[in-house]
Parts: sequence; structure tokens; C-alpha cells
Amino acid sequence: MTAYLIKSVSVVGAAPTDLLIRDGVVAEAGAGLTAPDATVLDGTGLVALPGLVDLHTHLREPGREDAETVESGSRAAALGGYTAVCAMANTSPVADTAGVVEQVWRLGREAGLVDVQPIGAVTVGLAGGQLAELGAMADSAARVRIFSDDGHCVADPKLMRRALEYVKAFDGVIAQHAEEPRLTEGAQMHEGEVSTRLGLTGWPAVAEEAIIARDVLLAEHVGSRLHVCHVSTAGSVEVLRHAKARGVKVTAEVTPHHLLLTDAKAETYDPVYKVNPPLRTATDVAALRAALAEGVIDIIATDHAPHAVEDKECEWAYARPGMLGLETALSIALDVLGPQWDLIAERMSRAPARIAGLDGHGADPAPGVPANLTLVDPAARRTIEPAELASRSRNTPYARMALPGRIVATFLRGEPTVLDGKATK
Ligand SMILES: NC(=O)N[C@@H](CC(=O)O)C(=O)O
Ligand SMILES: [Zn+2]
Ligand SMILES: [Zn+2]
Repeated sequence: MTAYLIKSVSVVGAAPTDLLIRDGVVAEAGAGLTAPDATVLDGTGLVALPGLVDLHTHLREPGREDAETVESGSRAAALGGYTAVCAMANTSPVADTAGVVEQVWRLGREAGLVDVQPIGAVTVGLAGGQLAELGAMADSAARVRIFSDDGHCVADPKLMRRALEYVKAFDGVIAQHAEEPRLTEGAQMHEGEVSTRLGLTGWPAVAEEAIIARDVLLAEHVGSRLHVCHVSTAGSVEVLRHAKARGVKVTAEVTPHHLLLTDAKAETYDPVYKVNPPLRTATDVAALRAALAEGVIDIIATDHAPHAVEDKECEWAYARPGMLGLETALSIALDVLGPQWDLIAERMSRAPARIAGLDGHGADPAPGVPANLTLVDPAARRTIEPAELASRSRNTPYARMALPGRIVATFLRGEPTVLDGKATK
């Protein structure tokens, strides 16, 4: 195993120091380190962050390997500065058995680019009818702790209650896609001024807020952990603020796109902007940014949702919802938050690692800590070219935009997965 000596790097924004990476851990930190056997990397101007952790990634394998595979999504993740991703269960077959989650986990190990932690489905086939084998998935080699029907809402309150009760035994968490299905029938975009003008059926904010309100009350009632996926409205923030003040064990995520883009993008009729929950208003964006700074929203999660060309380059109404996120998330975070490195490390690495219970991730680079880290060049700007992305899909909403920041290197347990901005395998 090669050792790496990173010279003059700022660890999470602190004054420059040297980091020696050896045998999978950060062996030493301090000024003026030497190590004759180590490969030296110049860290001048770079910031070292704990490897990013994505709590919400769609890898599409098994079933839609034309859109993404565990390997291609892992490569996209490493290039985005991630060392761990949680893979959503809406694959085909659905990840609702020990067999499927173990398969995804094994494919992640084989690719060896990030730790792939499978998420298990809450209900059989994501159909919302009966609980999946949560215990068997928790006991499997994949050690599943997060369960989600993402793509669908666990709409039945009794099933949601049972799921919350069930996962308590092993400190699991239910990650809810908060969407009251009766309020979003036929929905194409955010319900508001723009949808009225375009004549498209709207997805009202209350469809999200009503489910979050119900679920925080259920979580409080049973004393279980709830995680809310892709929070998108100002009203949801208020419900979460209230629940947290009451001591409910609820955590929440926001996506990069909901922090940056608004429903005005629908005026282009370009389905690259079609996503669930939909892009909202500038008022919502401002509330989400404030909630993220304050901690009412705990983390940034990408909801990386690759889709094949035929599912995106068609009429708006027929296009699948979702957009790419892994390779651009840190740049959007930098754009939105500025160089607040401690906040970025907290929202994109430490907190998601805690919520997911991922040992060895989410710890700042320091002696003895597993060497899961990423090096960022904050001064660099890059123009996003969809054809150059490592994802198998091309549905980025940031095409040809110039974004701040570039991932220079990523290490997974001391092995570089990215060097000089390129994947090592
Ligand atoms: N976000 C999306 O618009 N789509 C996701 C599902 C989901 O996250 O709800 C997908 O799997 O494509
Ligand atoms: Zn969802
Ligand atoms: Zn999703």
C-alpha cells in the first residue's frame, strides 16, 4: 500500500499543515512532515474535507444499468468528493429482500470506489401494502439501517407507524419521501403562479407538509427516528422547526437543486428541470438556505437520479422526474454557502455519516482516523459538460454553467480513488 504525504493543506479551513496517509489511516498531521517512501502531493491552496457522505443516491442497478450502474455511480461519487453513498431501494427488482441489498453491497465492494450502503424498501415492491423483511435486511451482510420507499410515499399511516416501531430495535431510521399521493395526482410541477400560467397540473406545497406533519407526530408517538428526504418548501421548514423544538428525533435533507433552482425553470419546458419534489419558488429557496445554515435542515443529500436519454429527452409530461447530483453537489454547496468549510463538512459528511451510522466516515482528517477524505480546490472554476460526466446519464441541470470548486483527490481508506481530478479506476 502506497503512503501519501499531502503538503500544506488546509484541514477544514484551518491553517495549512501536512498530512501523512499510511496503511489506510491518517498516520500523522503537523507542519514539516517527511516520509521518504511516500508519494508527495502539493496541497497548497487546497482544503481537505472528511470524505463526503450522500444519504440519498439512485444507482439504478439492478434493472436500469443503461442509466447507471453501481460502478458508474460510484465513480461519479468519488469524482464528486464522496467516500460513501446510500443507495436507494427503487431498483428493479426492488431492494426489499436480504438478497437484493446484499447484491448491491457486494457490487459496491467490487467497484471499490466508495462505500455503497444499501437502503432497504419499507414495503414489498414499494407498493405500500405490506412491510418488507426489514429484520432480514438489517441482519444481512449489508447491515441495512435506513429504510425508504423513495420515489413513493409510505402513505398509509398504520404501515408508517409499524415501520417506525420495527426499526427501533436496531436503531434504524425511516427515510420518508413526503408526498400525499391524493394531492399530487397528475402533478407536473410546483403548484403556483408559473404552473397556472403554463397550464400544468400543480404539486402543492401542502402535499409535502401534510405528510411531514403527520410523520413527526408518529415518530414522537413511538419514539423512533424519522428522516425526511428532499425537503422543498418553507412550510416544511416550519413543521420541522416545531418538531425539533419538541425533541422529536427527526432529521432532514435538502438537495443542491432545491437550494439553487426555482420553478421558473419550467418555463423552458426542458424536462431536465422536472424532478420530485418539484423546484419551488424563490421564497422556498431562501427558507431552505436559512434552515440549512441554522440546522433545522441537517444535511445536503444529492438525490442523484440518473435517467436514460429516452426518459428525459421527450415531452415534459412523459419525462421521468429526477436529475444528476453527485458530480456537482460540492460546487453548488460552495456557491450557496461560500467557503464555510466547517458547515460544509458538517452538512455533507459528519451529519449524514451519523444519521446513516456509517463508522469510519464523517470524521475530520486527524491522526488515527480512517483516511476517508477529499481535497478541494476552492479557487478553481469549471464549466459543466454533460458528456464529460462519469455518470452513464446526462440529465444535469447545470450543463454549461461555470461552477466554483474542483475535487482534486479523494481517498477511500488511504487508497486514492481520484487523483489530479481523475478517477484512478
Ligand atoms: N427525485 C426524483 O425526481 N426521482 C427519483 C425518485 C425520488 O427521489 O423520489 C428517481 O428515482 O428518479
Ligand atoms: Zn423521493
Ligand atoms: Zn430519490
